Amino acid sequence: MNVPASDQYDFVVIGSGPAGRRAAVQAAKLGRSVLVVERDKRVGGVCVHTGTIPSKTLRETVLNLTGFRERGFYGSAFRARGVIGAADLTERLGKTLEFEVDGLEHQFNRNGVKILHGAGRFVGPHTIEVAMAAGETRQVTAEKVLIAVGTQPRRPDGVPFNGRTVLDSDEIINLDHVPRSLTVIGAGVIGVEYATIFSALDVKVTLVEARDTFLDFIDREIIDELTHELRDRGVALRLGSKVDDIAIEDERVVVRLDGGRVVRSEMLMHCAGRQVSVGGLGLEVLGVKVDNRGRIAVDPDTLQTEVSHIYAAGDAIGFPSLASTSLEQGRIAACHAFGQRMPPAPRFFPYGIYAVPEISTIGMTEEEVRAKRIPYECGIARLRETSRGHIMGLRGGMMKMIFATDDRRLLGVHIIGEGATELVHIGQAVLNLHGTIDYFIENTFNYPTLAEAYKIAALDAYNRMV
Ligand SMILES: Cc1cc2nc3c(=O)[nH]c(=O)nc-3n(C[C@H](O)[C@H](O)[C@H](O)COP(=O)(O)OP(=O)(O)OC[C@H]3O[C@@H](n4cnc5c(N)ncnc54)[C@H](O)[C@@H]3O)c2cc1C
Ligand SMILES: NC(=O)c1ccc[n+]([C@@H]2O[C@H](COP(=O)([O-])OP(=O)(O)OC[C@H]3O[C@@H](n4cnc5c(N)ncnc54)[C@H](O)[C@@H]3O)[C@@H](O)[C@H]2O)c1
Repeated sequence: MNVPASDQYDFVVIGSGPAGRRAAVQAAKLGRSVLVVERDKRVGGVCVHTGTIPSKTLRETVLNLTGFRERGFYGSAFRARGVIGAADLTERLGKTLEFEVDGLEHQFNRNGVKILHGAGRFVGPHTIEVAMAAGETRQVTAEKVLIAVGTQPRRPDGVPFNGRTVLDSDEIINLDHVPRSLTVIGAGVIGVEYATIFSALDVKVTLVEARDTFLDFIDREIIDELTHELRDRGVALRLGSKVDDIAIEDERVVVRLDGGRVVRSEMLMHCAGRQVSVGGLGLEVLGVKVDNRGRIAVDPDTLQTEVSHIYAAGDAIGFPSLASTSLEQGRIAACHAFGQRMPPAPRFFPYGIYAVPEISTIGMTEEEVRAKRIPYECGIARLRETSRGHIMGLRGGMMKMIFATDDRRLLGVHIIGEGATELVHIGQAVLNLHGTIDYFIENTFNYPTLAEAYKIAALDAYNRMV
């Protein structure tokens, strides 16, 4: 088929999530003609419509409407609003999503990035067929292609999903009522975030995890704090519990765990992993290989697949599967595709887990430092020890810093509590600029701030190092 000149592009990006968006705009800034193919009616991807933004908006809404942040001061019975319904939770979400989509469409327009709504599929190494609404198809060609198709929830057979009481993490954001009790299957980042958000809403939550531990990439001392706080709030943690069966009996969801325990609740959210949306992409015609979860293998420096003009980025390539890193990967891919040299990515990037309380971390955990046999010392600060924390009525929250004792380098910063995802960036700057404990000892910090915890934790470590 002859493709008209108007459908021939320098760069076609499949998927408009963080990876696709950043790549498209970057290529357009380099003067290239760019088309974004998006199968959804709206641009933005999982990040905007079902993942990052909705979950973070829900969290903020819950914390505001419940007055959760004030409970440290006024007691655990404090409520900002007596009754909170599903409509209260979704109202803010609608406004946030509209704002995000508008902003993104505007950014594409400003940069001359074209958008075509439909599912993309390779029909040749440089040709993509887009299946649009009403059965119409269109073929476009590209010198370079980026696959940024992201993931979707894994929905195992045997789980009686019904969109009402047994939901996946895409469906939970469109609740028609707030349940009195919720079982969350899978204590990954998604499970922990939603379990703790619903618990802050006074929903009785049971969190079930097949393994004996959870969030293994986080420093264990931080997880111990989280576990303690969750138990204190009445969240039932069922670790080391494999699910034998999930059934709906008398309008209740009944989960039978191996070992004989039974968990009953009004609602269940299943979030035990995600699957890359590679189905129907036609990768087999190109020879691009994927693993059992659909993850595409790429060169980590250039993000090229085995077929050198085809790139992949974001959740489609697996770890770390974050919106933040997907954005950067999109830019790296576009720059490489069009000959723009990029410095190597910094070694460390932060993780933000928007649980209640939030967790953020950068660098090595104490477990990793020990495994590498690096001589080290730790410093701890409790957020309530800072004047700001005291004013805010914080009861929980801590910062842990790890330093190498031989060259005084900062090795890792691990924070749990209010503001953790913002605070971590100070540690990130020092870590990636190869700074030492002296930065924290010598510099003056605003007072009163939570950032003062850096000073306190560094002094704590320093006193033991001297
Ligand atoms: C509940 C949840 C909470 C999260 N919270 C955070 C967080 O707080 N911080 C963080 O950094 N990350 C978070 N993430 C992860 C983050 O959302 C993802 O890492 C990020 O969205 C991945 O971006 P992406 O560009 O790879 O693709 P996605 O955002 O997944 O977008 C892919 C797009 O490709 C489209 N597509 C798929 N196949 C085709 C096709 N054949 N043709 C055309 N279009 C196609 C899809 O419709 C979709 O719009 C969260 C994820 C979830 C699920
Ligand atoms: N704040 C953030 O950055 C953020 C937030 C949410 C999601 N994400 C990203 O989304 C991705 C997906 O997250 P996720 O939590 O769905 O997946 P995950 O794969 O990280 O975690 C799934 C968890 O479910 C457990 N599990 C699997 N099968 C089970 C079963 N039958 N019974 C009980 N437990 C079971 C696994 O052991 C694991 O702990 C992650 O890679 C994460 O990076 C990031």
